Amino acid sequence: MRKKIVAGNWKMHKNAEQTEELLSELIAKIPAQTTAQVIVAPTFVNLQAAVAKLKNTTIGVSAQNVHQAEGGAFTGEISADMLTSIGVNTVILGHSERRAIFHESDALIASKVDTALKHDMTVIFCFGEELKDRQSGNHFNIVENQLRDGLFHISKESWANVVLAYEPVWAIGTGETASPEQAQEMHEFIREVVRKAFGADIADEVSILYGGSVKPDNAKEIFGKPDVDGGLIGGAALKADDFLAIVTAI
Ligand SMILES: O=C(CO)COP(=O)(O)O
Repeated sequence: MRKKIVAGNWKMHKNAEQTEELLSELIAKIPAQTTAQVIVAPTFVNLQAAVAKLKNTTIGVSAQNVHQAEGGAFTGEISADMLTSIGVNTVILGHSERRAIFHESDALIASKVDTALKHDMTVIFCFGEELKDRQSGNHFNIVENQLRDGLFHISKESWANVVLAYEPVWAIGTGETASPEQAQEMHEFIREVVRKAFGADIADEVSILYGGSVKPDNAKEIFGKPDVDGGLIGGAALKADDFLAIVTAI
């Protein structure tokens, strides 16, 4: 049975005090049992506090990025060893903001994937087409290429540590979400691409999250689709009530 997952990508939001407040509210209000595995990804400087605060809860912690090198003269960067040494064993890679704003190529993302997996981290691998790709009918090609070029070099065994997150760029932070039918169509396609390359066992087991303007009022419909295994949530993850409404919509 593949896992249901709802992850909150906090991006560059929440200082130390605000992180503490949001985590306290999540801990206080999260149901004792949730169908979904719940993960939050605060910014680097607040990860250690988040790990400490969420110890003995069901909420996991993810980083939003990692550097591909083991260490060295890379001013401003964070290594996989640094993350795992503070108890962070999950990382978001390939996010469209990293691709577009920080010019991360498929090749760079592929090497970050390798480093994270080498350190036994779980990778939440993000990908998705831009509006122009969808308008030109090229969205399936783009998505397949991002998967092949950024991820498909990994071994079969590594898939146990991979979660896919389809995030159409045109739906991120825009308030415009893919329709549940568009999400399902793409998720089904993604699973087929994985099946062709790695076999049915892996394709059936891998969780495929949808991201892009998921809100309390549209989560249930999107999560109701058979190939949508949860969500990667941006803006709505910054308020405990909204995030938990999404968590319980699964
Ligand atoms: O980028 C996202 C999650 O990684 C989605 O962001 P929004 O939910 O704000 O559209």
